[in-house]
Amino acid sequence: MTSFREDYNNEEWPENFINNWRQPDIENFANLFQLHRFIKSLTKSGKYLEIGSGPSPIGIFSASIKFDDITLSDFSDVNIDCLKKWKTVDDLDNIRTLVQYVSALEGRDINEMNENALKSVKKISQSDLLNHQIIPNDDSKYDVISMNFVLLSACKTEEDLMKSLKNVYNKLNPGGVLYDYGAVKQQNYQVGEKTFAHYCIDSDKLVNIVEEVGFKVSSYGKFVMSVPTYFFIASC
Ligand SMILES: C[S@@+](CC[C@H](N)C(=O)[O-])C[C@H]1O[C@@H](n2cnc3c(N)ncnc32)[C@H](O)[C@@H]1O
Repeated sequence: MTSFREDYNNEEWPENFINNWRQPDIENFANLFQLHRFIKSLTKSGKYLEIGSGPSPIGIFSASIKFDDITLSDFSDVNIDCLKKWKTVDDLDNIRTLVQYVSALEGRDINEMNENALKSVKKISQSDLLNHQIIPNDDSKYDVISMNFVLLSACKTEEDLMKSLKNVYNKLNPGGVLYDYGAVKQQNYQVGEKTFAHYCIDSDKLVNIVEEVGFKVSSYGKFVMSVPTYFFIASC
């Protein structure tokens, strides 16, 4: 059976994900390189939210250089526990090679960058893209929201996709920016022995839906790696 939503709460998921998926490979380096470019291009600062951070803070090291008010979030409690462990124990665990890559991109010492990230992350919270508030009981709005390999993992239908994007739109301040990166044309993806659901869509169609929701897409790219991959930057 294909796993979805609650299955991200499986105790073994974080370790399986880091060991089998978030490895120092071309796909992950490409993701971190685009994130670095995105953050460098930003002229705004303010409140930054990452949705679906997963079990590690790898998605926010570049952001933490410009933003000192970052919220990490995820649907799964076991991932939240891993993020809190990083924040309290200061353990980069087995993402060190990926962090080293980001520190080289940013021209920073890895320990200095980690210390900076630890200071910049002000909140770690549960989130659900499919919930209208995204973060339960939190009405605050953000200036930048980023998602890496999350949007299409959280959706099973086009209706879910529209709903998620509308929720993100409403969570941004006017003029706020969304950065989204992921794989396309995939019906599922593998983490260890488990197969997780992934909404199958072409990136051109995805970008059309993003604009239908009300975003203005300012930058859009697609790459062919082991799977077709895209990123877009869009504002409210
Ligand atoms: C492929 S992982 C990506 C993790 C992380 N962004 C990374 O790149 O290392 C997908 C993540 O999305 C989270 N997720 C799934 N459904 C979600 C939802 N409805 N709202 C928020 N996060 C969700 C999962 O718990 C998981 O951590």
